[in-house]
Amino acid sequence: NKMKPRGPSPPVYPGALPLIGHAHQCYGDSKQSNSFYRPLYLPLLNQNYTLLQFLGGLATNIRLVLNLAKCRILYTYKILHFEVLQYFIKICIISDFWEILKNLSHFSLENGGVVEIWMGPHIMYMITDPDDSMIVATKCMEKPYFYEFATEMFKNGLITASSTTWKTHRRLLNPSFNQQVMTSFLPEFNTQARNLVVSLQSEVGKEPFDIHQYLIKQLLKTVCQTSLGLATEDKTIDVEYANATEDLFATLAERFTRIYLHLSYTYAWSSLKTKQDQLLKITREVMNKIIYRRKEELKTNNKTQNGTSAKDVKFQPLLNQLLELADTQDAFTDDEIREHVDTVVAAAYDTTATTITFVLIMLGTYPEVQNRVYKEIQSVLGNEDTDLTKDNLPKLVYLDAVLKETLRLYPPSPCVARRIDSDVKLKNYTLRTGGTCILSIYGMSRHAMWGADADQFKPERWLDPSALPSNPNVFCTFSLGKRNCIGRVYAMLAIKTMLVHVLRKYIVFGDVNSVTTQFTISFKPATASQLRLELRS
Ligand code: HEM
Repeated sequence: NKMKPRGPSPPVYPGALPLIGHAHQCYGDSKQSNSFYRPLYLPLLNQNYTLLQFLGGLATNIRLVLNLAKCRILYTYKILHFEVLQYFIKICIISDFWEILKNLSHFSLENGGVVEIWMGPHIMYMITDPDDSMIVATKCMEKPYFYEFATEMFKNGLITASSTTWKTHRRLLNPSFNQQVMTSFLPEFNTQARNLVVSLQSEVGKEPFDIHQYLIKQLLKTVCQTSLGLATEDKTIDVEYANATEDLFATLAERFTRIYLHLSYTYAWSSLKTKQDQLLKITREVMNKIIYRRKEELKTNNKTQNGTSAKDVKFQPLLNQLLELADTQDAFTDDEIREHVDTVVAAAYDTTATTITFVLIMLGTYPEVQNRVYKEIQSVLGNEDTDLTKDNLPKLVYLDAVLKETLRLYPPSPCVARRIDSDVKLKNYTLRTGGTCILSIYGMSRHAMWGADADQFKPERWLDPSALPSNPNVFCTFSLGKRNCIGRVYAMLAIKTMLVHVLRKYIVFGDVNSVTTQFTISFKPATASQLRLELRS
């Protein structure tokens, strides 16, 4: 009876092999749990596992392997469909994670919006139904084990914090990201956008080049500036910090794709961990220095009216706001302040840089859309090289539509995940405790609710609200529920400001069909030369 499959024979999805043992539809609201599939592999991934438990886990795993072997003989039951050895060898390196993720998202879309994936004995759910996604995003506040790879970097930062810490800290941080604070960043966004225009000058009239690298550098500077509020001449955040931050992202991505490094034991002995420690030392030293100096400045009241040491800064940087909260409400320790700033910097610069890259690629591909955006900018801001202000922002309606359409088709975080700590009842299924749930933002962006042209780039769809899907959860680029993106307003303002300045000065040429994409820990273009630039006459 133990070998009895749940529901009718599940259709095997070949695209998911060999990483995924088996992906199939969820059948009905069955809570029946098959003891044969207890998640034996999962405890091994738990970072808090002791050596004894690890050995115990190994023993159980051996039992599992034997069971799997038995299972192959009983193939007619169609319980499991992968070669045991192949599984253990091939999953060690995920070669094309993005392809797997896309395939599974489409599989989910075609099969009712909720599918089960058995990674060995561990159950993962891929959800593309917007209502079910919202239920999970609201009920499950804990992140699954792979977020812990970033814990060393961000600890109590919002992305990796446990739900208890997250609740308190998010409440304290929310006001620092409100519309008023964000619009006070606009002059800084304009300054940084002008710097970007100048740095791009050297590419004008040349062969296609890697604009994404320019944007990464510029957005990192912008985010550091608004988070830390350094004076223009201050060089504390320099190339070394920027490179170390980028390299830290790369180490995260590498660990993610090498499954044998998911185990804290193997990772602790790896050269990747040594590299990560060295990089963390660099970024921590830089950040600690800034925090210490700012604390001293605030203490001795050696500050300007706006509370920063930088004479030319007209906004209240995040760091000052956090120090104030620590001072007045005893809200954070120094380490927590650094973890929040590090998290915000990391969450902000890569996502915004990638979005601008894709908007420019789309505009390069569709010259008529680019012309329309340019005309709108001219009509709103005039021919002068003026700053973008909070008053003319709402008038850039078409630019807003282009941006949203790009975010829909190229979401910088194509999926988010949650740990299922207790059974979750969805519209038609129940997700079982112990599993991991992946909410596919990529999948929901291509849901049938968007219409038959869901795959196409059509900014116009955003101009007619009645033509948009009636379910607002289906546009979830910034995630869903309470643990959604805190920097949404920041992102929209920064991106629009950069685009306005770049498009006023340059015409971009590109072809989205020649650009491939990749996703490890972040989503980005895989093609190195994405665009060509010409000066606007
Ligand atoms: C186009 C740009 C952006 C996109 C698409 C985006 C998307 C997302 C998504 C999908 C999440 C949920 C992550 C998860 O649950 O694993 C998230 C969280 C977060 N984002 Fe963004 N983001 C963007 C820009 C920004 C910016 C500019 C900032 C900061 C200024 C920021 C700060 C954060 C933070 C701190 C979190 C964690 C929130 C929490 O758990 O309470 N993001 N973002």
